[in-house]
Amino acid sequence: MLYARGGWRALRRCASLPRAVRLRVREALGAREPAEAVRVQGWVRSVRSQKEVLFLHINDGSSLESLQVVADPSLEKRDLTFGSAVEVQGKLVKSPHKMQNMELQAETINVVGPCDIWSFPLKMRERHPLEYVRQFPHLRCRNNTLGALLRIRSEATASIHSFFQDNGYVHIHTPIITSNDCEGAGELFQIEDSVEKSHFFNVPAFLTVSGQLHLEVMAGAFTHVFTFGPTFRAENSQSRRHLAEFYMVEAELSFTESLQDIMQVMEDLFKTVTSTVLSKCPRDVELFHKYIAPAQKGRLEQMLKHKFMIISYSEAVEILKQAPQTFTFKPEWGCDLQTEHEKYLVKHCGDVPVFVVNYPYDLKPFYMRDNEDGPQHTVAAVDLLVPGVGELCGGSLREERLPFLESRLQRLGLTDAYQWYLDLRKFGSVPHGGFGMGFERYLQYILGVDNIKDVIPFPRFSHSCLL
Ligand SMILES: NC(=O)C[C@H](N)C(=O)O
Repeated sequence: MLYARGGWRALRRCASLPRAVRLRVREALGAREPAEAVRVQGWVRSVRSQKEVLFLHINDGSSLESLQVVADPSLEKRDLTFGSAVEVQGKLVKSPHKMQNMELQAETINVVGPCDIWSFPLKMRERHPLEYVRQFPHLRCRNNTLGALLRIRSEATASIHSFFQDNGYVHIHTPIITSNDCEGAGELFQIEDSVEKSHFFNVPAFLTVSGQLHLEVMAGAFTHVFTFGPTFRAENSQSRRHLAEFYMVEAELSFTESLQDIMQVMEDLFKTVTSTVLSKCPRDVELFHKYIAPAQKGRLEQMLKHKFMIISYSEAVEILKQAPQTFTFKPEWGCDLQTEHEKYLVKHCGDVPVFVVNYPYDLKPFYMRDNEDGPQHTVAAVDLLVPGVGELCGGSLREERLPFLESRLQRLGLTDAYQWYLDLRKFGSVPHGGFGMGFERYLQYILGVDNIKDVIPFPRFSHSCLL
């Protein structure tokens, strides 16, 4: 028997076979010319057996489209089913079908790993709802929608890194384990070690809520820095916008005196990454805009052409007060904007991204720069609100003036904990600022995905840590 047990490794070692060129599905589909002796590996997305011909579609994650394989029915075998892993060798030829360029005429089909279709939770040619596949975090990546999402996520990640590197930023690996609560909101996961059964070997340590303070350290040497990694918030929320572990893109810029500069970087980052995703993953994005969020179709392209709007927090409160609808939380100057408020503001502004600037001093964390205005005392903070999601980015100018920072920390009883942070203001302090963008919320917005749990490979949220 030509294809012995042992799968494709054994197959490779078999000297009697002609050397076939291994192609990814994406390469095979995009090939310009027919080719003899081609080898493609992947998972079967569909099998259809006719009297004269056997049709397979195989997918290896390299593209949304699967490669059509045509074979003689004699090549059919019992374990060649939907979901099985296969290696097909044969000729790559022009396809007679309009829908695809190339197809593979199989000479041999080897089932590398069979799949028990009766217990396999995914079914052939079914468009499973996102809520259904969420139950199977170990298998849902084999589903078209999650496959498309994860390719988009990968492109967006690469594009974020390129954006910053191309603009002269230094990438910093900020720590996951930290002793600070940057946001001061107390939403921390405390670390315990299993050796001393104490906190982190008897010192307080937490999972990071933000890399900002570490980036500020680095901005004091490298001028422009960024980080992009996991952050953690112990929010006991099951909402469609919150995760206990999420990825955040953060940047910090030294020698920056205006919030406008920070907003410009946020907007440039957003637009650059979005146009890259649209041009590099058109079919994957189309899937979302066709089946998941039809209203989103064409909207992103429109949004990319226009400058984001800017309103102040005080204007926002006035808009809310004059709204014809009633809110569960009555809008008042000095109160945080609630999700319902953010939604209304975005709608009011024409369903486009909106920057809200200059928030009340008492609402915001210690590090934000005092605007020294009055009587409504504000800080130089900005949030970017987007349709369907609400707050996507948050940023601010940081308080670089030692006396201001000292008195604020003192009032909050944080002087001892932040001696090192005060040092940064003593040794070559410069005006600076930065921002953070929630990566999952970004994906939710551009793809129109309702639930944040469907835009991350392995969601962690309150009372759930599958796998
Ligand atoms: N780097 C940032 O400005 C993000 C901010 N610290 C936040 O967590 O929202």
